Formats: sequence, C-alpha cells, structure tokens
Amino acid sequence: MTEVAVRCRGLRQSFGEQVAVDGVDLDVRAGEVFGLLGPNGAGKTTTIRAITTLLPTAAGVVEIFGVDAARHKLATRRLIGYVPQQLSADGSLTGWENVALFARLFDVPRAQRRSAVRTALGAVGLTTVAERLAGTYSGGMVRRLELAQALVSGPKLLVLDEPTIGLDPIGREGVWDRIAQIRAETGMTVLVTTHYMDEADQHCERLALMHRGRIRARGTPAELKAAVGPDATLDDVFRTITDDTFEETGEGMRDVRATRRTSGRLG
Ligand SMILES: Nc1ncnc2c1ncn2[C@@H]1O[C@H](COP(=O)(O)OP(=O)(O)OP(=O)(O)O)[C@@H](O)[C@H]1O
Repeated sequence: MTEVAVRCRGLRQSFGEQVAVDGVDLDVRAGEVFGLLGPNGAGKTTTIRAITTLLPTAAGVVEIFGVDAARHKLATRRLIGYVPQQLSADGSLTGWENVALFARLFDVPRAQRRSAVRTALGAVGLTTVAERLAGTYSGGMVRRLELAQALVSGPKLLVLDEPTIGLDPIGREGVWDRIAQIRAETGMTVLVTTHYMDEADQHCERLALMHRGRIRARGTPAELKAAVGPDATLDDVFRTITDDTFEETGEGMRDVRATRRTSGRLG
C-alpha cells in the first residue's frame, strides 16, 4: 500500500465570520509532487499553514506520515521543510549564512551542520555563489536559496507556497528543475501551491483544485483535462471549477465533466 505523506480530514478554519477552509479532505502520497490550485482567497495558504502546524486546526485532522499534527507539533515540524510565500532569506547575510541559520534553527546537530549546509546549497545549484550576500542574488536565486533553507534539516515533506511567483520564465524553470532533481535523488514528497496552470500541468503528478474553501476537483492533470473535454487545458478546468454554476457533488473530477455538459447545454 502506498504510504500517505499528508492526510487531512474535515479540515475547517475560520477567521471571524470568514470561512477560509470548509471541510477539506486531502491525501498526498509519499514521493509524489502534489499541486494545490485555486484562485486568490480559495484557502490554499490556510490549508498549507494548518498542514505545517503554523495555524492551530480549528476542526478536523491533519496527519503527516501518520503523525497527528495537532498532538505532536514538534515531531510534525521535523518532518517538514516549508517555503512560505513571503521572502524569508536575509539579504545582509551570505547564501551560506542564510542556510546555516536554518540549520541551527532546525536543530541540525552541530557536527553535521557544515555538510548539511553544503549539501543543501549544492542541491539548489548555489555552491559557487555561497559566499556572496543574498542581497546580490537574482529573484530565482533567492527562491532557490529558500529551498536550500527548507532542505537543510532533511525533511520528508517539502511544502512550497507559490514557489515561482514573481519570477521570470528562466527563474521559474530553474526552481522546478531543482525540485525535480531533489525529488528524484531523495524521493521527497512535494506539496506545492501555484497559480500557474502550465507549471502544475507539467510538474505535478496529481492536483486538487480549491475554490471558496472547498476542494472542487482532484486527479492527475490528464484526468482533470479529459473530464472537461478532448482539447481542454488546465486553464479550462480552472475556469470550470470557479464557475458559479458549478455544482458540488463530492465526486471529484466527475463534477467537472457534469458541469461541462451542463454549460455545453446552456451554451
Ligand atoms: N489571518 C487572516 N485573518 C483574516 N482572514 C484571513 C487570514 N488568512 C486568510 N484569511 C482569509 O481567508 C480566505 C482564504 O485565504 P488564503 O490565504 O488561504 O487563500 P489562498 O488560496 O492562499 O489565496 P492566495 O492565492 O491569494 O494566496 C481569504 O478570504 C482570506 O482573506
């Protein structure tokens, strides 16, 4: 049986009157690259923050490799490397110092720190610029540095919130190349949110599409597209699930097909 890296059941989170996440069930298999997609405000970051234990779960269960995140927060955090949307690298430190800081924060044993920092910087292709101030790095290099920070503690699950936002195509490609390589070399599970449908299509094995706090469709990119139509793109899937006439039946991608048929009839 495939090991489950992330298991969420009935995840619910509100901010005052605002329901951000409304009963999310999610399974991410060990070793896969899983994409969580959805428009602004869909609830992706809130879901990610619950998974990474940065938000106390208001309701529902989160398990990371079988560890109950609410009951064992520290043990859960040790399993996760997290790259948030906001920049977290310090421009006044060198690349090496930035990663070394995370090695200390995440309790990498002193004797292993140098080699852990070296390995993490190598994995993201920043070895030759490790002694330069991060403030001199390009946007793509900073994102790769943040990847190295998340990798230095040797996590089993890498969680990336919009890892390529604001980068040019070369920077985006550089980040995805490194993710693919790390995944191939370590078998690490990757959970990623993105707004870029082309990236999700190309780099994620399975996807869940969120809208208004709920998961509206899930499946492989091919399954999701096929459910909409023979020549459909993921953008078409995205448009379909965010359509206000979309009817939720809890049947995942079959929803998409049903909605498409309905819109076809109406159109
Ligand atoms: N700390 C907070 N306080 C109040 N409301 C919040 C907070 N965090 C999120 N929300 C609200 O919860 C909803 C979901 O937000 P969330 O950031 O999870 O969406 P998202 O899918 O990650 O969006 P984006 O793609 O813009 O990052 C939004 O309506 C947002 O305004």
